[in-house]
Amino acid sequence: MKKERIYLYDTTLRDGQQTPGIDFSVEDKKTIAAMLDEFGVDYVEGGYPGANPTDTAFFKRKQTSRAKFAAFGMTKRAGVSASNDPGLSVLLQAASDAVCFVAKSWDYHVKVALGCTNEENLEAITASVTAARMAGKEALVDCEHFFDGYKANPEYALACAAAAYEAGARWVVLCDTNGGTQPGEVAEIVNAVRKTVPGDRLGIHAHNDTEQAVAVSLAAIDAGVRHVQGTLNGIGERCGNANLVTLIPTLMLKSYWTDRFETGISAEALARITRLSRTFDDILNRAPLEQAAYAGTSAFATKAGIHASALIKEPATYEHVPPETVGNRRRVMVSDQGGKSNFIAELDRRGIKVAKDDPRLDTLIALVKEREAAGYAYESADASFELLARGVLGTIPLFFRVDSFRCMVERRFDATGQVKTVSEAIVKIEIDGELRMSVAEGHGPVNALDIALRKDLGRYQSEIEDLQLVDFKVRILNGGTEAITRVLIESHDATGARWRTVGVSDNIIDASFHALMESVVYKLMKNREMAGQIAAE
Ligand SMILES: CC(=O)SCCNC(=O)CCNC(=O)[C@H](O)C(C)(C)COP(=O)(O)OP(=O)(O)OC[C@H]1O[C@@H](n2cnc3c(N)ncnc32)[C@H](O)[C@@H]1OP(=O)(O)O
Ligand SMILES: CC(=O)C(=O)O
Repeated sequence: MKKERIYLYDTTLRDGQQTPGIDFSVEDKKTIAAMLDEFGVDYVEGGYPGANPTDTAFFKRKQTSRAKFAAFGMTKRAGVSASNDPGLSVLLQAASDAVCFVAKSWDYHVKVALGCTNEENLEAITASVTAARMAGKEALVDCEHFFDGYKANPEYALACAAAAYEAGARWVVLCDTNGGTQPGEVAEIVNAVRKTVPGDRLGIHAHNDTEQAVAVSLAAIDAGVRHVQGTLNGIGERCGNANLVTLIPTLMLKSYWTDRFETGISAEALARITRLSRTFDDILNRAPLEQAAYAGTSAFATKAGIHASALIKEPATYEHVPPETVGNRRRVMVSDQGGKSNFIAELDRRGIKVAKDDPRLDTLIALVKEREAAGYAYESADASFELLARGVLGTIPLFFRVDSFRCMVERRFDATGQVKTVSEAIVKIEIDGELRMSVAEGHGPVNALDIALRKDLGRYQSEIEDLQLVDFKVRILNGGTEAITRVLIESHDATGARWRTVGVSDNIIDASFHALMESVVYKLMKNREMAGQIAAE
């Protein structure tokens, strides 16, 4: 059976730009457009030329070589001809292959938002599409509020879609603008619209206000549309748009879809989608969502011992698709939910071999469970887990011994009477039988301790010059000032490797010092190629 093609339209740079807190520069837009083009989507919508200087500058030249580059804007205003509408003329002059018009298709909006007659709106759709085609552009029409409009006045919503189609729009895109339409309703309405506009000219643009934008998009495809709009990581107005990072793997890996459809994305590109998703979050300067479908770090992770045991025998037992198909990886984690299988898998990944009947394995598991009950979280602190494991297995050298540390925070008044809070720390360590004492000031007590600890490590000093702390998280585990504190530290070095250590104590300084010290020890192990799998960025 010949498969039907689904066309992918990315609106990250337009609807995504409408996300609260997201504001792309021209350079960001260039980078993202190039990433999408290389990935293989059919259309990249770059923004709204004429609406702001960034988008106008971005549309000075075409930004894609493979994908069609689309400019977005509204249909001409009522009461002026297409040739006299300044907004439309900027759109048509933009360096794009296609123009996507947003058109009203709900009579309520025509009356309230546009303040014109239903007929004037239909004329605006026809005239705008005609003008775009005469300018040599492919025309698309995003029928705003189509589903709400259809429910209120089906004849008028259909008349808008028909006006776009009859004027020659390549795609008539049905939009769930307010994001509340249910997948079943969408399927029913798409089936009705197909009597007027054929499915191979219909598209879907869904918002995520009930967390169903992907489900709505798939329901529309099932009912006959062949064009789908969405964004990277689901960004977009309010709760976002259909997430292409979920939608594309679903369309490409699930036989329910692959038996009937194909996209323009290659299997090799699909295997880069996790990287695409995470690189995009880097550009947005935000942490990737761990539980994101397909691309999240938890998407193929298991803590549960029963799952790990079966997963190691045969991955398909607990995975809906192989992680490699989307460029992600399986993670069998160690925690208080794990059994021997989790631990053997994690130790093996770190190059540490231990037999299932080795009594030291039981000791390690018991220690991890006991420590997790006390507040440690080894699944988030890979380096601390490895140090603990090597300690139990007796394969860790004693690089240095901390004799003592002291830390002081003092509020003083300077000569001008200004109040100033200073932090000082003293750390005493023993290396090769020799005691060394370092004193440091810092922005706060942990910073002072960190500087003092790393000030004089004797013969190891040059080895830790490139060690940097990149993240420091404090979590209070059971409330109140007498609470237990968990400190998680992320470190990296010049090789790009990152590792995480944990400290737990009823004293925040003590917990921090423990995590700092383990970070240094891990770095020394890593320099000797003793440390196992470390995430290289
Ligand atoms: C569903 C969506 O996501 S649609 C995309 C929404 N995105 C954006 O709005 C972002 C970019 N927008 C902008 O920068 C500005 O709104 C501009 C430059 C487009 C227009 O700015 P202004 O001319 O100052 O108008 P303003 O934003 O106040 O109001 C929008 C106008 O467009 C009109 N309009 C809205 N949709 C349409 C349409 N489909 N066809 C014709 N006119 C429309 C409205 O009636 C309103 O007209 P009015 O000023 O006569 O009341
Ligand atoms: C066009 C668009 O973004 C919408 O209707 O939601």
